Amino acid sequence: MKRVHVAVGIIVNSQQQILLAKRHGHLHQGGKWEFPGGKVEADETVTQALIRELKEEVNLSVVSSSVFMSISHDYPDKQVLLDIHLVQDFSGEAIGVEGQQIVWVNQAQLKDYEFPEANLPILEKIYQELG
Ligand SMILES: Nc1nc2c([nH]c(=O)n2[C@H]2C[C@H](O)[C@@H](COP(=O)(O)OP(=O)(O)OP(=O)(O)O)O2)c(=O)[nH]1
Ligand SMILES: [Mg+2]
Repeated sequence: MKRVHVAVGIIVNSQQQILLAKRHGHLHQGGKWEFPGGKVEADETVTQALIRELKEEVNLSVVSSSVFMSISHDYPDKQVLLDIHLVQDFSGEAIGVEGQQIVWVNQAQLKDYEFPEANLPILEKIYQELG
């Protein structure tokens, strides 16, 4: 099985809230909350994919980002490589462009949301570093 390469953004606003989006029910890991992002295409860098996906999915224009962490995870039905960037420098107003629910949450509220299993190390690192 080919590993799917995904660019993911931990988007943090000036009030230190983090943007979450709900995956549509029919998708892989549907119904769970995610950090916005999507597949890196063949001719793209992770940063280019992140910029494109965040505009397409949540209407935000990334100005700069920094590497947060990478996670390789095997779901029973899919293998993913998540390249996660921290995005604190962006412009625009967040919108669920694809009709998905979005929410800005405080770090303390993250525990109330259900994430894909691959995201557990991300949440641990957020608690350590951004808390
Ligand atoms: N965006 C994102 N994807 C995640 C997270 N955690 C996690 O396991 N994934 C997985 C779910 C999917 O298998 C994959 C993302 O692929 P996707 O289908 O959303 O990709 P995409 O946005 O390019 O969508 P598409 O247009 O190709 O359908 O990564 C996360 O926090 N954010
Ligand atoms: Mg996506």
